[in-house]
Amino acid sequence: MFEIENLNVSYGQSRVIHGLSFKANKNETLAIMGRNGMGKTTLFKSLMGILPSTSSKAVVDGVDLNGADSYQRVASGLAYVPQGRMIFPNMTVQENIETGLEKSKSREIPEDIFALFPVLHEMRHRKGGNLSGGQQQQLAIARALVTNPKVLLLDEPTEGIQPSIIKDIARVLNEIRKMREITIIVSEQVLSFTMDIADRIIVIDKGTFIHEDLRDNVDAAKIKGYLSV
Ligand SMILES: Nc1ncnc2c1ncn2[C@@H]1O[C@H](COP(=O)(O)OP(=O)(O)OP(=O)(O)O)[C@@H](O)[C@H]1O
Repeated sequence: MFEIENLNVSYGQSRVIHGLSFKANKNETLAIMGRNGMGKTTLFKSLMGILPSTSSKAVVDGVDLNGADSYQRVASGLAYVPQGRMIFPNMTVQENIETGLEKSKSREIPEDIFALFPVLHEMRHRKGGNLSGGQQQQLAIARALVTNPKVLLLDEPTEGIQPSIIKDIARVLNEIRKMREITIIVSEQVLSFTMDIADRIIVIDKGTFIHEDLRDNVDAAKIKGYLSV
């Protein structure tokens, strides 16, 4: 269980995240949807301790994250796939994945990683920069998963990825949840993608949550309205 209460984030004097609260359960996928500039990246970076924030509660599986640095948050079970993937283009696929192990106890890439991403096994000796956008996204997810997270945060994983490959990313995320029973929180603008993976959809607007639906009774027209400029 991941629980955040009254989270605030500012850039200098300018507050961008306004008192957000949410809970996400084990084995639940939550999508946070919003237009460009609404605060999704700021939210995720603050959850990972990359940006300073204040909150009255930040707990993962009973462990209090308040004031914790990024590495402590990773050790407590958070993992992050940043927007734009941020893989290391001059390192091989295998080396990229191993960078995820730096702060973990194990030095070995868990076996289920290559079962989830056979293409990464095939390409393990290639440079990350030579992979397609979809393959780089898989690599960024694999790198995040090697720490055995309880909560996986993905910032706009479909950005810049072609529609046929978006389906593959959705399949992989559903498989990860089935295999590992973790919490997945994804920020997105593509509703067809979140409908394939999410149990619940929350809409963020100017750093505030303005709408929430369970997937099974999503008001698609309303959400699309919020997402259009
Ligand atoms: N380093 C920064 N300094 C000041 N303001 C920032 C900074 N980074 C982002 N902002 C502002 O914070 C707000 C939220 O931006 P953020 O990048 O979190 O939105 P987003 O929903 O992730 O959008 P996108 O999809 O474009 O990444 C925007 O108004 C943005 O201009």
